[in-house]
Amino acid sequence: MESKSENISQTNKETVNQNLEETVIFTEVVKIKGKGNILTVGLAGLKVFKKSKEASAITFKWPDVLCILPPQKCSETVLQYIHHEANNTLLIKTLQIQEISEQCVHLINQQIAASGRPKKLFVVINPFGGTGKGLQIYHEEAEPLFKVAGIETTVIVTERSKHATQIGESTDFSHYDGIVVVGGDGLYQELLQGLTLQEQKKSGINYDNPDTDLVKLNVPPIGIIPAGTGNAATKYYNAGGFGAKTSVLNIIRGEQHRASVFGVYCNNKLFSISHLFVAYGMCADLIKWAEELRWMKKWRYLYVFLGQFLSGKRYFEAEVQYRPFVAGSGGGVSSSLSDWINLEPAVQHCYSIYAFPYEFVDTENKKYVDPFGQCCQLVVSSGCSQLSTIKSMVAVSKTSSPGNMEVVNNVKEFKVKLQRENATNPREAKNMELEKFINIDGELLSLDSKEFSVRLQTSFVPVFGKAPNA
Ligand SMILES: Nc1ncnc2c1ncn2[C@@H]1O[C@H](COP(=O)(O)OP(=O)(O)OP(=O)(O)O)[C@@H](O)[C@H]1O
Repeated sequence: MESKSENISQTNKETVNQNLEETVIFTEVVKIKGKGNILTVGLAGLKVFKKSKEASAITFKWPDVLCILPPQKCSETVLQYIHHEANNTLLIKTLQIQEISEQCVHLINQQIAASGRPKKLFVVINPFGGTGKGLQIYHEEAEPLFKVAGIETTVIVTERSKHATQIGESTDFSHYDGIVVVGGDGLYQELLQGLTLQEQKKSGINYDNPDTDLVKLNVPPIGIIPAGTGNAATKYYNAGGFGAKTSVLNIIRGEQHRASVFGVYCNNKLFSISHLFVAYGMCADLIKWAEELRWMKKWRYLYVFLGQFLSGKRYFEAEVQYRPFVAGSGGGVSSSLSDWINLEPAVQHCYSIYAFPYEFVDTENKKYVDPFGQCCQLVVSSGCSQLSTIKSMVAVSKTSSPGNMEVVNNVKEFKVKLQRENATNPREAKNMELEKFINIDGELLSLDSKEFSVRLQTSFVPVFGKAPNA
């Protein structure tokens, strides 16, 4: 396992020197680089400092202490800890300690075990996601760290498309402390779909009713180890920190949050769950076209992007309505239909509609995307360029504000009602055919009605990760 050795005097104090308001349960003098240091074991973490220099102590909160390894070749005990980079990428670093007592090591191990890290994980691997390296990524990046952290695993490798949905719907996860997905956004979506169905069926509610909230998932937290093509969710859940190691370390740290998702409804049925985005119009056309050109492999995306600009916009007419999030309502909305607000003009002549199930926080001091928020943003493009729409979607993680397009903030729910009934010429007939398709988390699905609604389900699914504003 790769880790970086650290001299205590060189340790980046900004990241490890955290204020530990704590009760000390054990203190002893140890040696670091041959020099005497005081080591204290507390309820909140571990602290090391030179005598009479406690103010400049370095501290490690228990979730960030990976393990303490007994002396091997060089009579030094090795403390492995998780280092947080400024961009929330996580790394492993080590501190070598001499003359530490067995009692102290035992206490450290006890505190690590009680730190809230998962003990048993259920792992689902897609061997064909992205460049087909799911198994390799798991065996090289995750398995050794889970072992060192004392975590047991049950591993399932998917055998076919939608296998993850079946696993999510039929597995009893109550004996696990976490579910790990090794794949991309598609695999995570499939698992989520299955888990949602299992929980709603158990609860007995009419989960097809678009006017009620779904029952929030009472399942162990989910961690995503990126092994797909897009891997966007893992970046949002880990506060921008990216890479397999960061995901694995966030799973081991055990910090949990509840993420929002969309319930997408069509024809009075729960049509799909979406954890990343719902896009209608141009972004569905792009995916449809790319699917037809699979033989071009990755070049199809470049071809489709360029082709889209050259062929111009495909407009559609739709009535768009939304209900705003009302603070203090527990994240819900009134069941009365009177509070739907029409987006003006009443019939939109537009070419793209999209929304992410995330809150866009934009205050004087901070600007970030929060997947654990209470509302979302709805974007409708009509007068602006296609490039502006694509740029605004791609730049979501950078929280750039979409330029010259209709943006509605603070949205809890929206619905789109297509207006065109008949085609008057072959071009319109072709366009009407395309009006069936919707892009949900990068997958193209076919709607079976001219109307669909999208409801934000807040605090819906527990996930391992980090708060974006921490
Ligand atoms: N064993 C399998 N054989 C064939 N297809 C599979 C198998 N396991 C999963 N799949 C399919 O692979 C698809 C893509 O999975 P995944 O999301 O992991 O990777 P990706 O599409 O490359 O990444 P992203 O979704 O982030 O762009 C899913 O839709 C899933 O149905």
